Amino acid sequence: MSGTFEENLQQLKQLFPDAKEQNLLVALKLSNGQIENASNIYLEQNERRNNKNKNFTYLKQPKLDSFIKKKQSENEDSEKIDNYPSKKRKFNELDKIIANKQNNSSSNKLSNLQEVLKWPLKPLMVKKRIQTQTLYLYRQEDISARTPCTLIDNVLPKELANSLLQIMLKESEIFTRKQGFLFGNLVTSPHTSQYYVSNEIKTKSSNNARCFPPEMERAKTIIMNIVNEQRKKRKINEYEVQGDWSPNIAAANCYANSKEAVNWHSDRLTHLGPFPIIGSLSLGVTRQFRLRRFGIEESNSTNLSQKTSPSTIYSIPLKHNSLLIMWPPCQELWKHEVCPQNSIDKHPIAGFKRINITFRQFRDEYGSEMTPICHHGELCMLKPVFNGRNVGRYFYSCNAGGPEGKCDFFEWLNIDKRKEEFGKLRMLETKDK
Ligand SMILES: O=C(O)CCC(=O)C(=O)O
Ligand SMILES: [Fe+2]
Repeated sequence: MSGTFEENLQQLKQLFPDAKEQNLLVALKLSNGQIENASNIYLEQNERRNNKNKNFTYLKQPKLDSFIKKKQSENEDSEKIDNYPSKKRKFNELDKIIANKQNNSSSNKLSNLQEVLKWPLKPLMVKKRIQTQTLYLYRQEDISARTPCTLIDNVLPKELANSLLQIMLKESEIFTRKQGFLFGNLVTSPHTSQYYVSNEIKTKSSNNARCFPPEMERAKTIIMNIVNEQRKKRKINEYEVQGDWSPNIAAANCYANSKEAVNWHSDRLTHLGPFPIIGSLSLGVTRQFRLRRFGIEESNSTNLSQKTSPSTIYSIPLKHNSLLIMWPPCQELWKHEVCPQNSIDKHPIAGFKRINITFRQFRDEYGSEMTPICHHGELCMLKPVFNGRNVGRYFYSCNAGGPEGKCDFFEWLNIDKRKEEFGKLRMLETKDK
């Protein structure tokens, strides 16, 4: 894993030679000494420092991925104008990181930013430079028009929102940080979280899930009714939940201060199945929720590069007692994050904390008994195909990577066959009773 704090600081300094040491120090502290996260935080904060005077819409200096790509294109320029060897070696390694990311995304042996400093030799060319812009969306109609989301303010009765916030602040004392592998490093989530299950599925759930407190149950019913009412006006895909959407699990997150965050991701589909609906309730401090399109809609798209380019980031301020409904295909074609911020307004009950509760429907058809197991005995993850000719399909692969860090398990999801198999299993179970 990574070196000491001091070593990591030195590496960051080499990576950002023009940065003020104080800024790098802060970024490293906020990321608990993780270089990868510290680089992201530094870039994010630097961008904000640079954009201090610009409002609403501005061209964004993108985060880590784009930073690497920018370095790449600078490299191409620099090759024309100067041949300064150390600079070149550094850029070549940045190329390697991009290539590793593209070729080897399932392996946990990916390069990491520390390897930037080891100066390997082989150059690889990546041509395209993607510029991103951030568009702040405040009005509900703009959010619905530009993103696969609906925002509803003041969704719960005021007293219920406040008492649920108070209960969750108390609950958050036992929330934990998730850990996982990123670029071969063990990373810890920059916020705390906890899973909850409604009473009806408590028996099927894992031991560490907690039951919905009564206020969460009340909030769930209100949110469920709103979503189902809205859903009547929408086209329902044949593979999403049929009939009413009925959330039975919730992931609760706590962001203790302005720097706690969640990085770009889409929510796991393994137990939700294709085209999930996610109802995301915000309580406490207002934070920016950002969305970015990654995938393309149809497999026969003519201009892939243009459609896949994640060029616009939509930023939505999520206020206390607001509901953001993420409609399909938000988890298939988009990613979202809650970014660290320089300043936030204190909330009268929560102080600088934000609580988020995402209500989801666990579908029995996608329960553990229906989920393939990889060659190493791990439960596989269900993932959508983002682009290429198989866009719109889903597959299972191993997330853990197996004992050697490599597992090549792969299985397409056949949704119709799954329905059939699940129907048969249910019939057998009722016969046995
Ligand atoms: O805090 C939020 O608004 C988003 C949380 C989230 O994306 C998640 O729990 O998957
Ligand atoms: Fe999420």
